[in-house]
Amino acid sequence: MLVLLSVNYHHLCTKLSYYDLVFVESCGFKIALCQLLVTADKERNIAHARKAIEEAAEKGAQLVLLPEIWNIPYSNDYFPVYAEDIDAGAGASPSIAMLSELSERLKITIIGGSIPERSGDKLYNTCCVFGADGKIKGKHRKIHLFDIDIPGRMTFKESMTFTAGESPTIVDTEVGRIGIGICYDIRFQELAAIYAARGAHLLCYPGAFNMTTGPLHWELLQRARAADCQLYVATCSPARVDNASYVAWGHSTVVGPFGEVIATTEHEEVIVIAEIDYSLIEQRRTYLPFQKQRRGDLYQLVDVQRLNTGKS
Ligand SMILES: NC(=O)CCC(=O)C(=O)O
Repeated sequence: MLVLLSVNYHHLCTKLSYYDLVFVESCGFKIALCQLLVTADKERNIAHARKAIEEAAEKGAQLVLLPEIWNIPYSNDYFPVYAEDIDAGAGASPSIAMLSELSERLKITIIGGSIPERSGDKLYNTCCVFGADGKIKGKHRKIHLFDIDIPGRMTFKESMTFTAGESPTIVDTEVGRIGIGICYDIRFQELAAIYAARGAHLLCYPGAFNMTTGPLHWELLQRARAADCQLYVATCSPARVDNASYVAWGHSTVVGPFGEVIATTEHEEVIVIAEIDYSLIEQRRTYLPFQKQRRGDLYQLVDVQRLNTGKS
């Protein structure tokens, strides 16, 4: 598999103080985006993802991100057939068992893309975050389901099959505080803003944009979320399969806290590796302190989950 390496230096930094950022000992690390080719053979896809993650770890990645729906093709016909019961343990969920085993053995953090999850009589599009001890640290069920109908161009209705998740997911990991969204979730800037307000360093979006919206919106949205929130954004798509019923745009990307593309790719299968340096977040916020200039007297962001749990 081809490996791309971006050219940014990482280093240790002291304290991130601004905008409610948590202190992390090491601000610099390598992230790998595994833009996987997905087939109709689930067993093969799991074995294939395993190899890619091992390869990424060999190249020094401490954080590995997988695509949205990487274990089967992205299709309403497949979701119910291959959904896994994540909470029922390793035997019921071979995809989760593999990710847990690898994160523990390789001592890396894995954002496990997403897989169709069965829970009772409901199906969710779900991303699990694994700590370097192999444990699930967070589980994000896609909050905004992708329903699109552009006549003659693009029609897809995730809501035919999936139920929407009910909460934002922000996770403290060995490589910083990470806010999770799945694909279409990236269109909702309020979610990103809430993660930023809760001190996220990085937003990760496993995603599978398509050939209609991808060229116009994929990079634009990533750069917008990064520039709005002055933090890192990473996305990971499946590789493109031209004769699939849903053709993915590809172009997995890492964007820095000034809205700059740090590493990206085209649509083939590849592992993109980039350096992330969290000290740049503070630097960008110092240079351009617009977060301090918000007009709370005119508009405000309400974090409903925090409001309901009584956290400040
Ligand atoms: N899988 C998705 O959520 C796709 C979202 C997408 O393509 C969009 O345009 O939004």
